[in-house]
Amino acid sequence: MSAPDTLALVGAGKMGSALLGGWLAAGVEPGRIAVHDPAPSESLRALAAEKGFALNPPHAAAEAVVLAVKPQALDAVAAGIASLFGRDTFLLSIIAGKTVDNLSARLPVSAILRAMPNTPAAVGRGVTGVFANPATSSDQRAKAQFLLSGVGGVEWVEREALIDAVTAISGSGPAYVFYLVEALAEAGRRLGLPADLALRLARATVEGSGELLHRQPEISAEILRKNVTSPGGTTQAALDVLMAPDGLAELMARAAEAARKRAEDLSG
Ligand SMILES: NC(=O)c1ccc[n+]([C@@H]2O[C@H](COP(=O)([O-])OP(=O)(O)OC[C@H]3O[C@@H](n4cnc5c(N)ncnc54)[C@H](O)[C@@H]3O)[C@@H](O)[C@H]2O)c1
Ligand code: PRO
Repeated sequence: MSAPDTLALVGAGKMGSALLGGWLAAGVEPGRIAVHDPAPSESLRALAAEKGFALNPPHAAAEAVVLAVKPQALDAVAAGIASLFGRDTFLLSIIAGKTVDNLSARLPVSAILRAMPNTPAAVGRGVTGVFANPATSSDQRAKAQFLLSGVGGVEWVEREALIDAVTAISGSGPAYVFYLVEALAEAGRRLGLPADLALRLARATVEGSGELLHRQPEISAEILRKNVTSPGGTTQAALDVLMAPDGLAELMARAAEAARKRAEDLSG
């Protein structure tokens, strides 16, 4: 697996910067990378000075263009980046909702991959779902795999519509987990714990539980749950509430469907 010869990143905010960090960590030569962002952060400027990648150079056609701007910015951005595309360029878009048809209607490119990473990418522990349209070559798919694996695991999907489902589960998923920390802390506060202690307990519980999952990939979440749950004990009492027919599984399914639907709505 190898990096594209030349690489243009359009949009270096939270997710674009995380990808860029992954490429640099994976040993991509900074001289091959051009980053385009009209509002670069201080840390991005400092990184460009330290590593030597080009920040907002004149446009030149690249082998790969990675698009990491907000969906609402796509029309304005697309109007200004046509010159990044040459005959053999492929596009890797991480924009939520925007379909291959949306992208090919706005940009002079036919080989298009849609990827959906998540914010743990910033520490190399993300997971990305990716779809490649039929116009991509196996070499381009391998190069996309290389670019995405710099920030964590990569999972391919065969149908484009499944990218919206990936968005609803792992793309948005970190927010659900962080909200779980907030909700658990709030429950602790209601039980009489000082707010700061409740937050420390909730946060450490999610961190530690995530670490157990990470370090013991052969043990299922179900078994890890059962290991906490003494018959007739405290955990079972709580799970009876969470696992009721109108409990967390139902609520999570409704939340994920709302996210999937929103991704569909953003496609226009
Ligand atoms: N944040 C997430 O959890 C996440 C996860 C997966 C995918 N995404 C997708 O990634 C994309 C970026 O999200 P983000 O959270 O990094 O947003 P962000 O706001 O942090 O970054 C967007 C960047 O685009 C830049 N930008 C605006 N106009 C531009 C232009 N004309 N040319 C180049 N750059 C321009 C902005 O200056 C900013 O740095 C979105 O489409 C989102 O759907 C985000
Ligand atoms: N963040 C983006 C959003 O909220 C896409 C997945 C995570 O739209």
